Amino acid sequence: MADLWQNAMDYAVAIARKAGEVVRDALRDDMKVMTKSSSVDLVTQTDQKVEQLIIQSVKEKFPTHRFIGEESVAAGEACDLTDSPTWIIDPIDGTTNFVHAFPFVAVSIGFSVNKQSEFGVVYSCLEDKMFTARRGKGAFCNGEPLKVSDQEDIKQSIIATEFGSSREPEAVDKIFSSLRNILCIPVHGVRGAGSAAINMCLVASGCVEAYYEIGIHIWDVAAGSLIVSEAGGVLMDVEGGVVDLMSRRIVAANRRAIAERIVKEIDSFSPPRDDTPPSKQ
Ligand SMILES: O=P([O-])([O-])O[C@@H]1[C@@H](O)[C@H](O)[C@@H](O)[C@H](O)[C@@H]1O
Ligand SMILES: [Mg+2]
Ligand SMILES: [Mg+2]
Repeated sequence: MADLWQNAMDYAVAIARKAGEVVRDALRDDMKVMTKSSSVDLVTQTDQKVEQLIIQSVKEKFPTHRFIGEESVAAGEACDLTDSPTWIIDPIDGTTNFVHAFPFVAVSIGFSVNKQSEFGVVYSCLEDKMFTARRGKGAFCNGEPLKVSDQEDIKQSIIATEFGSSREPEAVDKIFSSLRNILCIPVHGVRGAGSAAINMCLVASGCVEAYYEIGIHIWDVAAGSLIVSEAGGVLMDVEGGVVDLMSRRIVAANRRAIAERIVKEIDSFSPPRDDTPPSKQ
């Protein structure tokens, strides 16, 4: 039987690759850097241009589909995930890296139907690595199958995380408290690519055993979550329950036991959910 969503996934891959070309070209131009939720939460005209490129292209082919885009939400659109076919877009994941030409910048496109992820595409466009996953059909990087690390001992693991873009002292204290707890398990090391989507692809690739972060958004992790799951990994909330992609909290790991061990060390907090109306945030 024909796969209803395979043609949409193929289109997403083509659009992500085209968007990656725009990102690479923009690196050579002078950038107009703006800020959003804090002085270090950066956005550029390229973020906005790439998101519009993706949305307009998809609308031509799938006019009834809906969208959750990072920069559309920043401009005031609601962040509502319904049962409708929905494209969940981070046009540039790693904008701070992009501004500094630090080589981990991704175009991330998730796709959900009936609130279930059907495919995920993360294009690490400076590395030219196309990460893909179709629900039930595995995860791949440039066509090669992905599998999470088989390391069972957290004391022989590398854990990825990010400091995020909040500079609120209370949040920063908890971020550092969690980092200290995890470092002193001890683990072999802590790393951060500067992109949630690429960190999740590093879990799926077996390069790190786990990634956790509080402060991310659904567009950062929608695609990467399916890529991790299809590579044999697990997803969890930072307090150990079922992950909620609107909660702005995530643990992605190669094994449940590793995820549960990390959860024990996280000094958790709850940022305003992505689906909280702007008036109530
Ligand atoms: O803003 P952006 O570059 O698309 O996404 C980034 C995430 O990938 C990262 O994990 C987080 O720590 C940053 O604060 C920022 O949210
Ligand atoms: Mg992002
Ligand atoms: Mg972004």
